[in-house]
Amino acid sequence: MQAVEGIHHYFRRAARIMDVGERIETLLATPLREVKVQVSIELDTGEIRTFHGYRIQHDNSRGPMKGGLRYHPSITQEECATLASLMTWKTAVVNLPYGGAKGGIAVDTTQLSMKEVERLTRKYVDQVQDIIGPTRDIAAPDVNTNPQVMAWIMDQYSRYHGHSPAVVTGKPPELYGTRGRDSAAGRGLLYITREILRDTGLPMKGTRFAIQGFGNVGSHTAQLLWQDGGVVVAVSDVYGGVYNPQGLDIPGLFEHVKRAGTVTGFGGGQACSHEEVIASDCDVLIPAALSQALTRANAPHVRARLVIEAANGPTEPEADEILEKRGVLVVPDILANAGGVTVSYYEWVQNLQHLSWEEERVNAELERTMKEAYDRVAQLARTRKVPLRTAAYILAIGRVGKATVLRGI
Ligand SMILES: NC(=O)c1ccc[n+]([C@@H]2O[C@H](COP(=O)([O-])OP(=O)(O)OC[C@H]3O[C@@H](n4cnc5c(N)ncnc54)[C@H](O)[C@@H]3O)[C@@H](O)[C@H]2O)c1
Repeated sequence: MQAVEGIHHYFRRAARIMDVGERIETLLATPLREVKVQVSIELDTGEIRTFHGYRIQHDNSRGPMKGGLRYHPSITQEECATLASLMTWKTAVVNLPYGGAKGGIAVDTTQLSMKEVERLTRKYVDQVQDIIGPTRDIAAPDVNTNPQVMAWIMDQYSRYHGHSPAVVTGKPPELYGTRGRDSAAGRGLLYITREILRDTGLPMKGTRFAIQGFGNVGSHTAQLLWQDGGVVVAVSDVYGGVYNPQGLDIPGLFEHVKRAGTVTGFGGGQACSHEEVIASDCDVLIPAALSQALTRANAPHVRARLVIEAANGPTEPEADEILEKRGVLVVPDILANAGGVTVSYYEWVQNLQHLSWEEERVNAELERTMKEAYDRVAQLARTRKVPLRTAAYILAIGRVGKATVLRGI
């Protein structure tokens, strides 16, 4: 099953437990607006190339829509639509006054110069500027887009609508970006991890973590857990993994990655494969790389008691079922990695108020938001006797459904 089908599956399962009825289920599953645009640019060679761009706005009942913009050759309208719905549920779980959106351009940016990526971005904004905006739809970095791309979006949008930093988040710190954005997803995950460990009776000190992926989310997560007393026994990136049952020296690993560009070859542990990281002897497994990392084939080999989903859609529904039957607790992506969008929201709030918060304030607000969301989800899981994932979807669907009905259909 594709990751995008997984999201629909989890949504439908929760909607049916809630008994929302077929009509409301269809209403909530259907995007509000799907826009496909042609983005034509002149390459540095003078040749004209045309790319397809998308912006899918899923739901705005709770506020302006929020979601990433990704540049990837295999992106499709359907994939954007499903990921837009994931943003609706995620922002609702952490109770942000947002709906969900997602967009992208089908392009291989490794084949373009920086100037060409800039032209592409500006042209895309020309095509969607009338449907996005600080009170409509706010984009953010995603796969292969970054703070520089966000700066171009802000600049191009502002040419039409006047100075508008709040039209995108994830901007460079020098241009209305917020403090604390880089580590936000990892830090949010840390706060959730503290809560779930407390509920399962595991102390942070000495708990063994295995982390798949050592990019933005994986590396910050490793560092923060290690600083909190956790023992990181295994990590991996696209090139392979490294394992040390006594715990990896995380500052040493960071030094190594800075030099070598990968976790592989690190002297403080033994080399291991991707699958060995998934099946490693640990208490908590954190998939922080790709969707569909946990499949029906490898789920039976997971030895962790807890899986905390840092990546979006890392667990196939079949794997989810296997883990549940085996008593492995899964903390779902829409709760566990919501720290990223939460701090994006703080950036938007600061932009609208022309303020700049200190990092301590960002982190304190994030901790409060993540804890509150965890408490609500855990409480629902207990009272409804459902897994945390279903509870998170029930919470989100309830909030979105209520807002939809109150506003009037
Ligand atoms: N960055 C955020 O704020 C944020 C927020 C919420 C969710 N997420 C999700 O978290 C995941 C990771 O995002 P990121 O920003 O850290 O991306 P990234 O590109 O910075 O890092 C991805 C990491 O995964 C590794 N990787 C790729 N293929 C792998 C494989 N087969 N096995 C092991 N490792 C592999 C890469 O080497 C890299 O270390 C994505 O699913 C993303 O959607 C990110």
